[in-house]
Amino acid sequence: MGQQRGEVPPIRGNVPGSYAEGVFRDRHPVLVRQVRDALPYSPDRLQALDRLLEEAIADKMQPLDASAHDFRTWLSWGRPYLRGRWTDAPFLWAESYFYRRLLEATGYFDDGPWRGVDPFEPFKRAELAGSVVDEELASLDAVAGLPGPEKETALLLASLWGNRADLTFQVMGELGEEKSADLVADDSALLWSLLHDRPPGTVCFVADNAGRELLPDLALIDHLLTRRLATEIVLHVKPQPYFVSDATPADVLAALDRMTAAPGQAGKAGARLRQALRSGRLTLRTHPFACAPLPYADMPDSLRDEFASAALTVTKGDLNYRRLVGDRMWPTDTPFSEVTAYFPGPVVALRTLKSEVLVGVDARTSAALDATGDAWRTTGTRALIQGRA
Ligand SMILES: O=P(O)(O)OC[C@H]1O[C@](O)(CO)[C@@H](O)[C@@H]1O
Repeated sequence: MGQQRGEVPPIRGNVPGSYAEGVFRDRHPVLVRQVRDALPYSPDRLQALDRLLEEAIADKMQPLDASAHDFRTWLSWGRPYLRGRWTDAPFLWAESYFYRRLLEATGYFDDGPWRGVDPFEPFKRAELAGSVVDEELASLDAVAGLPGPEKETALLLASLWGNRADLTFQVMGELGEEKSADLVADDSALLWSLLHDRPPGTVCFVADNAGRELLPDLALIDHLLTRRLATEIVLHVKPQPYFVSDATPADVLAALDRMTAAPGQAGKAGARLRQALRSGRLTLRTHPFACAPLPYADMPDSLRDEFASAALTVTKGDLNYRRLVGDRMWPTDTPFSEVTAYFPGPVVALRTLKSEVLVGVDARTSAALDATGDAWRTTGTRALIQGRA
C-alpha cells in the first residue's frame, strides 16, 4: 500500500530551484507585463496591474477586495494563505489564485468597460490566426484516409501532443519543436477498449487549452461522435479566462469558426460539430469548480454526479492532471489507479509533462530519464496517457 494522500506534502514554490519557484519568480511577472501591454487598459486598470506585479515580485499575496462576488469562497478555500507568500501556499492553490487576482486587476468582473473582456484574448487570437494552424487543419485530410486503428492513433496523439501548444509556455519561450519523444506511460489500449468494447455512453471531455490544442481535441470529439463511440459528449471548459490559454466557451466558438472555414475534412468536421451542438449530442459545460484551486478529490457532488454517470471521462493537460492525481510530491511509482480511486468512473488523462507531479511511472524509468540530464518532467517533451477503468 502506498503513502496516503495526506502524508505526501503538496508541491510548493518555496523549494529553492524548484519548477514551482520559477513560475512565481519569473513567469508571473512576465505575464503581468504582457497582459498590461496587450490591451489599452485605462489608468485605474494599469495601476491595479502594477500593484499585482509588485505583489508577484515581492512574493506577498493580498486578499481579493471584500466586494468581490467570490471573496467568501476564496476565504473558505484558503484563508490561511491569503496574506502569506505566494511561494508558501500549495503551488496549485497559489497559481490558481494568481489568475483570479489577474482578472480582478483587469476589471473582468467589475461593472465597467472591461467587464467580460478576456485579458488573454489577443494571445489566443494570434495563435489561432497562424499559418501553422492551416497546415494542422489540412493534415486532417490525410488522417481521414488512414485505416481505422491508425486513424484513431493519429487523432489521439494529435490531441495529446496538442497540449504542448500552451501559451503559458510560449510566454517564456520554452517550447521546442521536437514532438516525437516517447510516452512515459501509455494506456491508450485501455482508452480504446473503454470506447469500443462497451456500449457507448456519455463521454465527459475535460478540455485544457484553446487554439492549437482545442482543434485536435475537436477532431477527436468529432470522430467519437461520428463513429458512435459516444452517445453524447460533454465538453468541460472554463467559465472564465484562466491559466492564459485555458479554453472558455468563446474559445470553443472561435476554434469551431476556424475549423468550419477550413477546406477539406476540417471544414466538414467543423460543420458536423456545429450541428452536434445544435442537436445536443455535444454540450458545453462550465462548472464553477473548473477554476477552483483544489484537486478533483474535493469536487462538489454536482460535478461528481456528472462524472459518475459518464461511460468515460477524458482529462486534458498538465493542470487537469495535477488536479486529478493531487499536486503532491508523490514517488513516481505511486499507482495512478490508487491516487485516482476516489474518481467516480473510468478516467483517462492525456498530458504532456509541464510540472513536477508524476505518478504511475516505475522508479527505473524515471531514474533513467533523470540520468539524461533533461528537464523531462517540466518542458513538455514527454507525455503520458494514463487511465483506469
Ligand atoms: O495547459 P496545461 O497543460 O494545463 O499546463 C499548464 C501548466 O503551466 C503552468 O501554468 C506553468 O508551468 C503549470 O503550472 C501548469 O500546470
